[in-house]
Amino acid sequence: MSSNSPHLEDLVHPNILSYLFRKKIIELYPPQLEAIDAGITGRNLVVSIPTASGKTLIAEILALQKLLLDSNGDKGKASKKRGKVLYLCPLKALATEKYEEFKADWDSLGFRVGISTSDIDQIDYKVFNNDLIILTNEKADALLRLDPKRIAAISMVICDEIHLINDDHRGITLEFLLTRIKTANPSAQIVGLSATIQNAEELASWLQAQLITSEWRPVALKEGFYLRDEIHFQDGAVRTIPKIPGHSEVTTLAIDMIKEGGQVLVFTNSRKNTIKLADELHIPIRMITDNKEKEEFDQIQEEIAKIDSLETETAKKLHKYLKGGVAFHHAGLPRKILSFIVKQFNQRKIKVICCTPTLAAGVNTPARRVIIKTLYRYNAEKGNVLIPVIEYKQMAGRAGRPRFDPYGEVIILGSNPEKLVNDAVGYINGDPEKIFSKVGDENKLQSHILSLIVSKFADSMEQILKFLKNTFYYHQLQTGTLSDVEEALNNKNKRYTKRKSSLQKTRTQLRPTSGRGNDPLGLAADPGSFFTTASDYWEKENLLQSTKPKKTELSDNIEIKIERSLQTKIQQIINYFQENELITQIEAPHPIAVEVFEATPFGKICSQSYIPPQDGIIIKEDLLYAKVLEDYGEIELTNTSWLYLLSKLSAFRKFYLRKQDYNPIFTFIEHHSDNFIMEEVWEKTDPQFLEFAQELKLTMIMQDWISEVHEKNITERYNIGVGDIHNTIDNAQWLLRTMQQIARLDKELHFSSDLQKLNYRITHGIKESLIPLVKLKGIGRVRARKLFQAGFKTTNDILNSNIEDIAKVPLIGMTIARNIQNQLLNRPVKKKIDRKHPDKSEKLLLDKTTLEFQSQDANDKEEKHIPPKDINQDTKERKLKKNSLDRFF
Ligand SMILES: Nc1ncnc2c1ncn2[C@@H]1O[C@H](COP(=O)(O)OP(=O)(O)OP(=O)(O)O)[C@@H](O)[C@H]1O
Repeated sequence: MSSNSPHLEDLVHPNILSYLFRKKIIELYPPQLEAIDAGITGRNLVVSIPTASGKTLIAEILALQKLLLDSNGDKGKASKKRGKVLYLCPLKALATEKYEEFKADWDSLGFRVGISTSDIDQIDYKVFNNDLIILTNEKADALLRLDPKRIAAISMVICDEIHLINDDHRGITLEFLLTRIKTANPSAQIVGLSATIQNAEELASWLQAQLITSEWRPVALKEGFYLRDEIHFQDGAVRTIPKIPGHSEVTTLAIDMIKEGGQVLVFTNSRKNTIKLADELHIPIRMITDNKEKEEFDQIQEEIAKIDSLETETAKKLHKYLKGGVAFHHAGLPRKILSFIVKQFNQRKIKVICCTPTLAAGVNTPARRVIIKTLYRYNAEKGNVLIPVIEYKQMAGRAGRPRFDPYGEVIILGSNPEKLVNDAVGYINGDPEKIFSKVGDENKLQSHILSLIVSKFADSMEQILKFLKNTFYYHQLQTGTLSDVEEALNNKNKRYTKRKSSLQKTRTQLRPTSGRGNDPLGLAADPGSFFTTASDYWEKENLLQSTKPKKTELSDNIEIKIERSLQTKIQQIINYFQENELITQIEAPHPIAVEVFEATPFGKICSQSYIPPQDGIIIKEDLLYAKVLEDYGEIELTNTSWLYLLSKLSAFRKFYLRKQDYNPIFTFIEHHSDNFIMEEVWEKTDPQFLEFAQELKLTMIMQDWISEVHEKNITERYNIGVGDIHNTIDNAQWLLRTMQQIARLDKELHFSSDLQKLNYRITHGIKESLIPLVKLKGIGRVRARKLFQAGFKTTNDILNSNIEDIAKVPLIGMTIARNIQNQLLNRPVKKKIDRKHPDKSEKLLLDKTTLEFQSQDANDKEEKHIPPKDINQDTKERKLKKNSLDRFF
C-alpha cells in the first residue's frame, strides 16, 4: 500500500476499529480501503471488484459508520431519529446467511438487525423497527411499493449483486426499487456491490455514484483446463495428473485435491448430472479417506436422516453418497437440506459438492478446487449453448476464498479437445458481458406501472414518464446502449404478440364475455419474458457487439424520440389497465389539466398481492366465467377447476413434459373435462394443446398433493424434486389467497369459502376430512391421517375419548395425546378489545374459535358437486348480459 493511502483509523469511528479487531480483521484489502474512503463521504458508490475481495465488509463498515454517526453514541433501542440501513439480497438463502452473520456482531454494538422472509404478499412492517433491515429485492419492493413513505426513513441502501439488474426475470424489480428509492429520497446513499462487469461505469453514472474497480483478489485464483492428463493454467504452468484408470476426469481431479487436503465443488448443467457425478464419486472418495473422516461421514448420514424422512429416491441417494463425503445440491431439494449441505461443507465434513450454478451466487465456501464439467447448457430451441462469461466467473470465484484456502483453482473440462482449448481460453481471458436494463419488457413493466398508480407514487402519464426518466433503462436509451436491443425486442415482441393474440382471440371468441377483458397488447395470457434463454442472451449479445451505437442517433432529437416512444408504451399500458378495470381516470385536481388515474379495488389487489396484472385479469375473467357456466349448468365446479385456473397463471413455473406424462394427462382430461373453466377442452391436434398439457401436469401435481399422495410418489410420477413440490405449494397458497380476494369483490361470486378450504388443503397436503385435525398444534398430515384411521375423525371425537385410547394411535403417544386434548379443553381465547364495542370483542373471538373447531369433516365428501340450476333461457340471457357488462368489480 502506498504511503499516500488513507489510514482506516483516520476514516472511521473508533467503535468500528475495535469491532474489526474482534472479528480478527487485521487490515483492509486495498480495494476495500479505496471504497471506504470514497463511501464515507456519503456519495453513492458502485463497487465492481473480483470475487472474494470482501465486498460485504465494505458495506458493513459504511453502514456502521452511518449508524454510529447518526446515533451519537446512543446505544440501545433503535432510535427513531436514526436512519435505517436497507440491505438488499437477491436470494432468501443469502439474506438469511447475512442476517446470521451480522446479528450476533451488531447486537454488541447496540444496533438491531432484522430480516423478513415471509411470503411476498405478507405485510411485515415490524422489520422496519430495526437499524439494519435485510430483505430480498422482491420483499423490499413489495413493502415499499405499498407504503412508499417508509423510504424517507432510509439513510443507506446496500444492494448486493446489483449487476442482477440484468436478470431477465427479476432485474426489473430491482431497477424499479432502486429508482423508487432514489426518486423519493435522493439523500439516501446507495452502495451497489457488483461482480466485475463491462459497463460498471454506466451503472455508476446512472446512480451518480463513484465507481471503484480493481483486478485485485486477496487469494490467487489459478484458471485452467484439463486435457490428456495435464492441467494447463493460464500462466503457462502445466501440472500432470494422470487420469485414474477406470475413473472419470472429475473423479481423478477430485481425489487429487482431497489428497492435498482441499475440498471440491463440481459445477454441472443439470440436476440429473449432479446426482450422476455424486454417484460416481462417493465410493472412490470413501476409499481414500482415513478413519476419522469416515466416522464424520457416518455421522452426517445420521444427521441428515434426522432432518429428512429419506423416503424419496433423491433423498435416499443423497444419504448414500454422504457415506463417501459427497453431496449433490440443486434447486429441486428442500431448503433445509440445501442449507445443511452447505453448512457441513463449510465445516469441512463434506469433501465434494456436485451442484448446478445456483450455488455460484455469492456463497462463501472452502472450495480449493472448482471443476466446471461443461461450459454449455442445454436450450430447447438451439441445443447446447455457451453460458455467459459472467456466470463462469461467478462459479470460478467460489474457489480460493480468504480465511479458508491459501489459493484457489478452477479447472474446465470438455469432451472435444479442440473445442475445450478454444472455449476455455475464451472464458479465462474473456471480459464479463455488459449488463442491460430489462424495463423494456412490457409484460413486466405493466406490473410496476400499476404499482406506481396504486401507491400514488406516480398517477398521471406525466409523472410516470418522469419516473421512467430516472431508470437505468432511460439512461441506457440515452447513451445509445439499448437502442439496438430495443429494436430487437420490439421485433420479437411483435412476433410474440401475434402468436399470443391469436390464442387470446380464440378464447374471447368462444367466451360469452367477449368484449370484456379486451387485451389490446395481446399479453393477457403471457407466460414468459423475452430473453429467457442463454441462446437469446447470446443472440442479443452478438447483436450488440456487431452494432455499435451510431453517433448520429445520439443527436439532440434522440431525447424527443425516446420520450415519444416511452409515452406510447405508457399509453398502451394505461389503456390496457383501463379496459380491464384495473384503474380509472379521476378528475384532475384543479388547476392541473392532466389525466390522473386511480387504482380500482381490483387493481389494488393485483398490485398489493404482487401478481402480474395479466394473471389478475385471467383470474377475474375465469371466476366470472365459472359463474356463468355454473348458472347454465355447464360445469361441475370442483377443486380441479380452481387448480387448473391456478396453473394457467404466468406466475407459476410449469414443468417439463416427458413422453410418459401424456397418457396420464389424457386420462385426467377424460375424467375432468366437465371441470375445466374453459370453452372447450383443447384436442391433441390443437396448436394450444402443448401449453394445455403443461398446465394440466401442474394441476395434477397439486391434485395429488391435496389427495395425500406421498411426496415420494409425486416426485417419481412427475419427475420433479421435493423442492419443486414445496415451491409449487408456496405459489399455490399465494395465488389462492389472491383469488379469494378477487372473488370477494363480488357477492355473487360465492367461491371464496371453497377457495379458502382448498388453500387449507394445499397448505397441509390433506383431504378435506383432515382439516379440523391439522388445526391442532403438533398434528401434521401424517398424524392426522393416523388419528382419522383410528376413528378420531373430529375434534369432538378427541375431546370425548379416553386419553389412553388416543395415545395408542401410531405416531401419537401420551405426550401428544395429552397436548391435543389440552388444546381443545383449554384453548386460550385471546381477549382482543374492540375499543369501540368492548362487549363485542370476546364474542367475536369465541365465534371464530367455535367456527375453527366445528366438525367440518362430518361428511367425508372430497369434491363439491354443484347441481345444474334449472333456469329458463330468458333468465340465463339476462344473467349473462348482466355478468358480461360492468356489474363486476
Ligand atoms: N480485510 C479482510 N481481511 C480478512 N478477511 C476478509 C477481509 N475482508 C473480507 N474478508 C473475508 O473474505 C471472505 C469473502 O468476503 P465476501 O464474501 O464479502 O466477498 P465478496 O467480494 O462478496 O465475494 P463474491 O462476490 O465472490 O461473493 C469472507 O470470509 C470475509 O470474512
